[in-house]
Amino acid sequence: MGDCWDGKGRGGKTFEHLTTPHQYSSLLSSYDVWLFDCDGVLWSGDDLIPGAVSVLEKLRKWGKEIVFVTNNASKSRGSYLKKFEKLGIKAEVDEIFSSSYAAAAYLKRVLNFPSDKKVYVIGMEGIEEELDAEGIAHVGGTSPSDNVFLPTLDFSSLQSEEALDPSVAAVVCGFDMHLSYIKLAKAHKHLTRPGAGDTDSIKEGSPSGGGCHFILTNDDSTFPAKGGPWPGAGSLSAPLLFSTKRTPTIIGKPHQPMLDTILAAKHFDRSKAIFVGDRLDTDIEFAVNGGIARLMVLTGISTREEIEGEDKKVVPDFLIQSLGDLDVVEDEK
Ligand SMILES: O=C(O)[C@H](O)[C@H](O)COP(=O)(O)O
Ligand SMILES: [Mg+2]
Repeated sequence: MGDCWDGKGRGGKTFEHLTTPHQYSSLLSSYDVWLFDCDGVLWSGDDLIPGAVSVLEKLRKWGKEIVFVTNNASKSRGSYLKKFEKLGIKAEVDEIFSSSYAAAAYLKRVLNFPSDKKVYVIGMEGIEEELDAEGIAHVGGTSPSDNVFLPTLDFSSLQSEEALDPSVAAVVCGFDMHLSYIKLAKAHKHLTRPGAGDTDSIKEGSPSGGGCHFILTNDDSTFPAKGGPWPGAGSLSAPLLFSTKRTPTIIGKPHQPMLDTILAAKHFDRSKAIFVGDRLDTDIEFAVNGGIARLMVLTGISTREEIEGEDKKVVPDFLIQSLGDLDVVEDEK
């Protein structure tokens, strides 16, 4: 792509660091479908990345297809739509793919989760609302009884059948700012009860207290928000992986279920698509796995040093400092 500086990662993988309006313009005209990560690309917490809204508006004006793909499970797609509106970003609900939505879709359409079973949630409203939308019953999450602190070394409240609802046949773990011992203890019990690993046995009418799926919405180690990075969903679910010794199904980027959810709804030519992300081990790896071009920005988690580091698995095709840099490109002639 002309006068670019080729980043030479020591891993032998190369990327193009774009820095001029000509390079930006060439990039913008090269792809018809633009998939955007959210945290660290469009915003940091509730603070918009400067120029991001204008770039999105230009892409829409130029007839590009826009898709939003976030590992953040704290909100449902409907709540995300409200956030987009509040931040002045035009969006439609069917353009938004959150890991909360993808996890509920996976339970419903891939696992055929039985209507007489429940999900134990470690997470917030986003997961609960998406489970509701799929008609899947759930306990835990934001329920008051699970958002208390247990008296020290007092496990008595965890002994009753009500406390450890045997109709639970899946634990879904996502970003939860109210993570507590009681939630970890209940999830641990569901995931380690006799027969919990026999998930093939989970069917409509099957006995309660048997198989129990283990699902993570995503496994990001850190969360990009003001003053961060902060511990992310992957760091919050780590205690369960350690205590249960079980291997979860992970939904979000870079994992296949998120890609399958998007491709089931959006039928685009992947050769004309580009993913814009801030994180090598989720966004960029996701795009590589999906056969999609990848543009990395430096306004979120991953750094320039990380791209050039020895142990990176993937590198982007293109690197820019911020999505807002593309705003210098005027309307296509
Ligand atoms: O910890 C998390 O859940 C993630 O850091 C957060 O959700 C990242 O969201 P994304 O960058 O995929 O929008
Ligand atoms: Mg991000």
